[in-house]
Amino acid sequence: MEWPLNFAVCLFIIFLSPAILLLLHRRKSILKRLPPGPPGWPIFGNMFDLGAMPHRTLAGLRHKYGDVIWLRMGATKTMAILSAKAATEFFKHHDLSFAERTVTETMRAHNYNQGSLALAPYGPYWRVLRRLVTVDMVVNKRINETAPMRRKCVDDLLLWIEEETRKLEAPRGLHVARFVFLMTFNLLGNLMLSRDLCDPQSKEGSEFFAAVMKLMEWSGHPNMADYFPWLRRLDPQGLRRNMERDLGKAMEIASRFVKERVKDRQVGGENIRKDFLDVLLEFEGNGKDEPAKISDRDLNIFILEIFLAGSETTSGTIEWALTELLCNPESMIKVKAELARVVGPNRDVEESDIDSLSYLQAIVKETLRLHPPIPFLVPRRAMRDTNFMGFYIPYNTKVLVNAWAIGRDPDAWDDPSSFKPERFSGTDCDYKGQHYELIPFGAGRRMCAGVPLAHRVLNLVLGSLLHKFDWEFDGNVTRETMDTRDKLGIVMRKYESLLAVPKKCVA
Ligand code: HEM
Repeated sequence: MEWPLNFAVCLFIIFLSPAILLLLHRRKSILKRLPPGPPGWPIFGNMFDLGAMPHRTLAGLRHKYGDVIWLRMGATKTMAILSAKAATEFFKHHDLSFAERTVTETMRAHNYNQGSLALAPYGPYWRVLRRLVTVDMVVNKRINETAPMRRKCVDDLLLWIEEETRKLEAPRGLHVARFVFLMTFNLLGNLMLSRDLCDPQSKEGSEFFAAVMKLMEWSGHPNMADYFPWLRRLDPQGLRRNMERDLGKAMEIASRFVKERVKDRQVGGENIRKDFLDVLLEFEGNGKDEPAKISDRDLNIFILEIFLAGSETTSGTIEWALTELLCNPESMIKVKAELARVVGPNRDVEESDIDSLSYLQAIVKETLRLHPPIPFLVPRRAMRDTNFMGFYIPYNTKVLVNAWAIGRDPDAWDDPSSFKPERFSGTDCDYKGQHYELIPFGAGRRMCAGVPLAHRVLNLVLGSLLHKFDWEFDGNVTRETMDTRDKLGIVMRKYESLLAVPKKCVA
C-alpha cells in the first residue's frame, strides 16, 4: 500500500507545484501592484504632465485614477494622495512608515538638511529639536508670556499701514501682504532673538532679511537635479551654487547674532531674558542618543528655519483671507459685527479674545482649507517597502499629500469650492491634526511644530486688520473681476498680490 501512496504524493507534487508557484507568483505581483497613474514619457516620466499648478492638475487626475496615484518624475518614484479618505489611512495607519522627508538638492547646501528640524532624518536629533520647539518654545505657557511682544508687532503693522495711507493723495490699494510679511519677520525675530529685524536702523537685520528672501527664491525653484540625481554634480540651473552662496551669507549673519548673545549672557548672566535662542543655548542632552549641545552650525540653521517656516506661510494666509472677505461681503459684515460685539470700539483685539471670536476663527480655517500655503505639505518619504491601501509602495518613494485637493474633496465637504466659514459652526473640526480633511499644517509625527503660534498670530493679525480698518477693492476691481489664481513657489501665494484700500474705522 505504501508504494502507491508515495506515487500519488509525487504525482500531486509534480502536477500541482507549478500551479501553486503560479498562484504564489500572482499573489506576489498583486501585492506588488503600484497605484495607477498617468503613463508618462520615456526618461522624463510625468515631469511635463503636471504644469505650473501641480496641486490642481493632480486633483483633476483623481476622477481617472482614484484617491492614490503613482507618478514617475524623471528618476523619482512618487505617490500622490488626493482624498480625505486616503489621507486618513495614511496618517492613522502608516505615519511611521513615511516619517522621513524627501530632501531637495538646494536644501543639501551646507548640509542644511542635516541640521534642519523640518528636513532632519527621523531619528534622535529630530526628536531633540522637535521637543525643544513643542515643549519649550511654542508651548502655551511660553506663548502667553510673549503675547505683549506680538501685540506690539501688530501695533507697528497698523501704524505702518496708517502712515502709508496718509502718504497717498487719493485712496489707493496697498500691498497688504508685504506689510504683514515684514511684521511676521519682526515677530519671529523677537521670539527667536529678541530683536526687530525689519527696523530701518538695523543694518544686520536688513541684510538678514535680504538673505532669507534669497533662500526662499532658490528653494522654491523646480530643479532638474531633483529628478535626475546624476545631474547633481553638474547643477545645470546653478541653483545649488546660488544656495551655497546665499545660505552661507545668511548663516554668517545668524552666527553673529549667536555670538553677540553668548557674549551678553557672559556679561549679564543667564537670566536676562528667555527667547528661543536662549532655550537652544541652554540645551543639555545626554550625549549618547542625543547631542550634548546644539552645535554652532545647527543653531544657525535652526534660526533660519523658523523664518523660512513662519513668514511667507503667515503673510500668504492673511492675504488670501482678506481676498476672500472682499469677495464675500456677507462674511466681512459678519466678522466685523463679531469684533464689534466682543472687542468693542474702545480697545484693540487681544490674543485672549480669540476663543470668543468663533466666526473669525472659522474664517481662518476656511481660508486655510481653500488655500493651504504648503499644498503638498513637506514631502515625506517611504522608510521601507509598504503596503498602502492595497498598493505596493517601494522604499524611498516620495509622497505628496495634496492638502489643497483634500480641502476641496467633494466626499468630505459640501459645496467645496465656495468660501463658507459657517460650515465650521457647531463642529469641532479644526486644523490641529485630528481631522484629516483639513490638514494645512499636515498631521502625524511631522505635523507643523508651530501650530499653536500660527493659530494665535493668524487670528490676532486678521482680527486687528479688520477691527482697525474697513477694507475695499482697489480701483475698478470688483468681486467678479478679482484675480483669484494662485502660484507655487516655496509656498503657494496669490498669483497677483492683493491691493486693498484701508479706511480707518470711526468709533
Ligand atoms: C500659516 C502658518 C503655517 C503653515 C500653514 C504651516 C504649515 C506647515 C506644514 C504643512 C508643515 C509640514 C507638515 C507635514 O509634513 O505633515 C510644516 C512643518 C513645520 N512647521 Fe509650519 N506652518 C506654519 C507656521 C509655522 C511657524 C510660525 C513655525 C515656527 C515656529 C513653523 C514651524 C514648522 C516646523 C519646525 C516644521 C517641521 C516639523 C517636522 O518636520 O517635524 N510653522 N508647517
